[in-house]
Amino acid sequence: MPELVFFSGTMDCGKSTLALQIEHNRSARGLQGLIFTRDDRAGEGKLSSRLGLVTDAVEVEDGMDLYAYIVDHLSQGGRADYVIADEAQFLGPEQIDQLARVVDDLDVDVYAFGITTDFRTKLFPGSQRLVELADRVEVLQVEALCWCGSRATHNARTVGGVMVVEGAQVVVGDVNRSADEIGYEVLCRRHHRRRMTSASAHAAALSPDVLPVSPS
Ligand SMILES: Nc1ncnc2c1ncn2[C@@H]1O[C@H](COP(=O)(O)OP(=O)(O)O)[C@@H](O)[C@H]1O
Ligand SMILES: Cc1cn([C@H]2C[C@H](O)[C@@H](COP(=O)(O)O)O2)c(=O)[nH]c1=O
Repeated sequence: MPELVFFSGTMDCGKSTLALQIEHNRSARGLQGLIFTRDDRAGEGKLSSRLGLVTDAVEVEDGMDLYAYIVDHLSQGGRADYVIADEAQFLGPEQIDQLARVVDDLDVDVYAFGITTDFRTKLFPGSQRLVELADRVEVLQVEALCWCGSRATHNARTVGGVMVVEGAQVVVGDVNRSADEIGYEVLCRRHHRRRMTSASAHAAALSPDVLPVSPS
């Protein structure tokens, strides 16, 4: 039975790499997929992984009907043996419904990849709809780690190196950015709640609890 599968996790846990591996393995066996993405860091119409791999993809726009796009593609003689949708958190809920319809009405597997929650720990609308509709939600096996060594489960946004909890839900960006840029860091829940990034933990470790007593 064809499935709608949501591969979900934090930033930097290998989602795009897995999407590229699924694409590679299927195309190596003569299958042809349709790849969608939205707002990949590598630019419009690209699906990229931090391991350096990149492939062309269809850039999803607001209001684009993914079901109609695929039906149109098929009716023009194109093939869609499977569908990959990366950065699926940025898709609208109605676009996730369209992907579910692709599975049910066209008998095509759809593999969606995305982060579940934003920097405020709130579900992205697209991810929420995927959790509601997917046949399976798969958590990636490669653990992204918090600076403390625990499994990272949440995404923090940093501005000027400081964790923020207010701002627009969507700001395209990356982990390991310099302190003057808007960036992201993956954290365990404990340290996300305490707003402790690696930089603030490092600063706290350096600041002595007791002021040194100068010799009189
Ligand atoms: N230099 C590197 N050497 C080995 N693995 C790396 C390197 N850089 C990134 N990675 C791996 O790539 C993962 C990020 O992959 P990516 O597909 O870009 O993540 P996501 O799409 O989930 O944000 C990291 O968790 C790490 O395992
Ligand atoms: C937490 C969070 C992330 N984003 C953006 C930042 C990146 O451009 C993508 C995630 O990409 P990845 O391949 O999973 O690393 O999402 C955002 O816009 N808002 C957020 O709250």
